[in-house]
Amino acid sequence: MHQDSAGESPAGTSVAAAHWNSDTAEVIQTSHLRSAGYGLCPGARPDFMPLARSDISLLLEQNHLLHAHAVPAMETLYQQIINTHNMVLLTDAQGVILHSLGDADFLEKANRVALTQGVGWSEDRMGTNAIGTAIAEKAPSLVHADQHYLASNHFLTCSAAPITDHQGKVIGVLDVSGDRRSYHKHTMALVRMSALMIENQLFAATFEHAIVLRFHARPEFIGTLMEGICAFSQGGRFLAANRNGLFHLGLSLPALQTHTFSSLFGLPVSALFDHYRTAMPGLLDLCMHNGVRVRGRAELRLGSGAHALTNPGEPAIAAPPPPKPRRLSGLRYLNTGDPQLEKVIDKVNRVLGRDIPILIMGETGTGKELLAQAIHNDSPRAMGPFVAVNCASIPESLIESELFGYEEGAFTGARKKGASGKILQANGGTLFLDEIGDMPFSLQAHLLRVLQERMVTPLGSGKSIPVNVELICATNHNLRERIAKGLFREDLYYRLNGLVVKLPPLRERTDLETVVRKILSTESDGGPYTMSEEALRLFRRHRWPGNFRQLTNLLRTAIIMAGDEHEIGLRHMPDDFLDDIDAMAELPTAHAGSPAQMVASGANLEEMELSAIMKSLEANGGNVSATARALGVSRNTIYRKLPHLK
Ligand SMILES: Nc1ncnc2c1ncn2[C@@H]1O[C@H](COP(=O)(O)OP(=O)(O)OP(=O)(O)O)[C@@H](O)[C@H]1O
Repeated sequence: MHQDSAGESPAGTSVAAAHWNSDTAEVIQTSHLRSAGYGLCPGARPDFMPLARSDISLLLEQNHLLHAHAVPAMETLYQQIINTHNMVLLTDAQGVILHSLGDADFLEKANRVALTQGVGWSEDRMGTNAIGTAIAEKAPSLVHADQHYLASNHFLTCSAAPITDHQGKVIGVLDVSGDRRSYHKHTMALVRMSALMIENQLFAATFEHAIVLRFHARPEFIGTLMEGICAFSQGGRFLAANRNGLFHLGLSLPALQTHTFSSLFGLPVSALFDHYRTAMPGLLDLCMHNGVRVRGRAELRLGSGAHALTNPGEPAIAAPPPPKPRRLSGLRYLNTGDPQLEKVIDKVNRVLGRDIPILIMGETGTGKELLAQAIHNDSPRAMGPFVAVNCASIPESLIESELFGYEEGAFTGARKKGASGKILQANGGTLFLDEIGDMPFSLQAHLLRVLQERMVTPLGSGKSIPVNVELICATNHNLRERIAKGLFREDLYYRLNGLVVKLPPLRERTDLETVVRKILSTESDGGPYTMSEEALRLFRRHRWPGNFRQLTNLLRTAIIMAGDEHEIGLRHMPDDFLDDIDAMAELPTAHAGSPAQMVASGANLEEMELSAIMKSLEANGGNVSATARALGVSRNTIYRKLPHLK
């Protein structure tokens, strides 16, 4: 066993050693033998040379799925260990770092480069270390201080867990590495759970044309990390199971390949279709091949998303097009530390799965659809479809058929076999009605009836079909004002606003820096980009009229402009954005009152003119072009006046 010197801090080796057993010692010893076998010398300077930028891009492309599914879990993991002098790392199957999160402040400059993108941590390069050893052992690995083979890594404590695909092949490693004095006994468990989370996400993404069954002996564990997941072909043949699925089924993967849904769960596949044809399907009651009873939930995946299970043999009306691909986010991934948003997430969490309609208010681009998707992903209906309809973007004449569907020949131009309509497509899942304030008045009564009766009657059909959807609506209108103007039905309003939450605009958020870091990372596939202090300062002052949509587009462009430079500064920003920033920088925080008040207070014409420009600039988020348009003057006029705005 490798012990550090006496006098180590309480969080150091002596405490860490208490959590190791003889198995761990044996693993470390075997790994040291392997390291020696690679011809490595404990005193040697390791090779920190990262791959060339083009090779890193290639690697990211090859590991695109792993990277995309791992980043949200890494963000969450990082939130748990923030300020502990640790970093979260993702590597490929060979131990090359694909993505890192966290500040490397704890590292000496020379060592800092070791934990960056493109550096390889396989055992044959770095000797015994958590990443390399996890790959070699195909098992979680904790390597602390002088358990590292190379003396130059003794300052580290590292906990790593392999990430495997549905065939049990290691495809990457998740690791937390930090100063050895920062060792914490729970880190390994957190890393293992996060790796499991990534594996489950990957599993769901892999089987897009399959019946996916989630099961557990205790119903409350379905939808959690503990659930078993199995995939079957539409004919019922076993395809794959996740780690917990294999454990619950108690059979090896090759043995399972000979099984079917019915031989494993004692029920013909057709019974699944029957079960899910009911309007309010509960959990399945299943008896496994070994006599153990479990509860389960199944979904039929027809392409890039999940569908409530319906019998593909007998569609009541035309099969729905596959809904938008499921995004990789739940509520916790949206929570980046802003207190207003935290309150929203807390409220939403309390009503998840309670059949309470949620109304999301917020300016354009504040992430209303993203929140709706996250609510769905975290709800008990996560396995069902998420169907989004933007009521403002569909022509009024088409909304009715889009929403409620139609039967063959219902109207001129109707598709041959009819269409199921968005409400029915959302059956068993969530219907998101964006811009609900723009729903034509004449259709509001129809929608209300569907919501109250939980039945849909497609246009031209005499048959009502039971439907079971969770409803989330969003609007950036003030619905009460629209009611007062006779544009929105009051009864529908009361049916929709079970829980009303308001998403804060970007300018009010306190987590701008975290948000920028997150978007930079996502938009550059985990690239090395950071923001200059100067740019961040201006970002904090900007009003962001387009909110996240504007920020995301801006950063996307800036990354391209920055190319090989890793720090993004103002020189990488588009000119029109800089114009807006200039205008905002000139804006005083408070300004004079109404023209009448100004006249009363003796203001002259020029002061009133400047006041009008200031107000218009504020209203247009500092956008000079929009202000010029609004006031009917040229951009130059506004520029000329800017220096006088005090
Ligand atoms: N928290 C976030 N982090 C990163 N990107 C975000 C976040 N919230 C929203 N975005 C991005 O901003 C864009 C707009 O988001 P979304 O469509 O959810 O906003 P919205 O409020 O529904 O907009 P609108 O009212 O115009 O329909 C999307 O590209 C989305 O991915």
